[in-house]
Amino acid sequence: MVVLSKPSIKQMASSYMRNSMAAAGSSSAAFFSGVPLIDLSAPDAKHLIVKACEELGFFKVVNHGVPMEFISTLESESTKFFSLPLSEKQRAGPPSPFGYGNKQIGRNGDVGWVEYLLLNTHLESKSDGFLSIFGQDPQKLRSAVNDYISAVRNMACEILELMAEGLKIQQRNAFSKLLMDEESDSVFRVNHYPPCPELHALKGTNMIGFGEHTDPQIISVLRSNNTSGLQISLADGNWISVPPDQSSFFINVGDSLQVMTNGRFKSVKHRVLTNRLKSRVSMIYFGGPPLSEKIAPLPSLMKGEESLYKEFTWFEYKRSAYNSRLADNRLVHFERIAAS
Ligand SMILES: C=C1C[C@]23C[C@@]1(O)CC[C@H]2[C@@]12CC[C@H](O)[C@@](C)(C(=O)O1)[C@H]2[C@@H]3C(=O)O
Ligand SMILES: O=C(O)CCC(=O)C(=O)O
Ligand SMILES: [Fe+2]
Repeated sequence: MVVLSKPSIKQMASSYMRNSMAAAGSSSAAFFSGVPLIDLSAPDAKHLIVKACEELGFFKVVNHGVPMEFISTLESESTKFFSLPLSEKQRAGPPSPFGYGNKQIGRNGDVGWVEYLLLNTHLESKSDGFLSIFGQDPQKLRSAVNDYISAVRNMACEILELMAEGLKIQQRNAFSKLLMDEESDSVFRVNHYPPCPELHALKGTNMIGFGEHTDPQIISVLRSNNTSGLQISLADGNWISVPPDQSSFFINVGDSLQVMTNGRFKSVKHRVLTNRLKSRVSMIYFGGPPLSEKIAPLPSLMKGEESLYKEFTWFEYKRSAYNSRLADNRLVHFERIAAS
């Protein structure tokens, strides 16, 4: 078992309380059987995707075409990395913005029972620091990440194109072209949540692995091992537990897609609770636009309505997002006040 060093369990528990990060006694949330299931090869996939994005902002995908071999190689290479002594992992950190992080999430005081790798998706570029992050022998992890990201990006683009079709947008690649752009500001993250029986015993409840938030980008593609922990928030504010499924992917609508659809699609609030006994490993591709891209509702989706949002670029949104706390509503600063 990988033991996360310092601070101690007790310090963590009180830090969680200070940061209001204890899981509000919701460890009993039952598994939700209502996660929309999309078979990407089915003829009605586009309509089901649109429905899921409108109702929940979240769905599960099967028949996704990502080779299982890419998934398992990346999982085992990541597990190897997280099994290294902390001092070695820390040579790849802190994430500024890319690299290894431990418990601290972002720069604004959020903590979770998690260690992670945050990576640039442009692995070919010299500036991503991959070599400096991983020292002398980054090759296997690097090529596992490369293979995985390109397959997952293709799947994300297929989903975005089905979405565009389902929304009857003329330009089928209206969303996907942003992820395919050479300048696309996409991010990749591998999270490792060690089991923590002591914390559970101490607090009598699940603790927060990754606090509640929405993802700022367009679309997030999440895959985890078979350990539970992911929860999503329903429109009524209730948290529901998503049954893990290691051979499928889970898709989140991000804030930018909510804006591009003028609020028709919902950016889903989610979080991860710790598991008492098992490690959770998740890999998430966050598909984002180029920094200079204007994020605004697509004209064909407006049908005479006003935009709910002020104009902004992804650079402006990202700068504001990275100055916020995890649980903040980041879009609120960009909402247009309706004229009365
Ligand atoms: C607290 C933070 C971590 C985060 C940047 C932020 O200031 C607010 C958004 C967070 C988030 C959530 C989704 C992704 O995991 C992430 C990489 C992102 O783009 O926005 C994280 C950021 C992070 O961990 O740096
Ligand atoms: O680890 C997970 O399952 C989800 C993590 C997450 O939401 C994130 O990294 O943004
Ligand atoms: Fe997230």
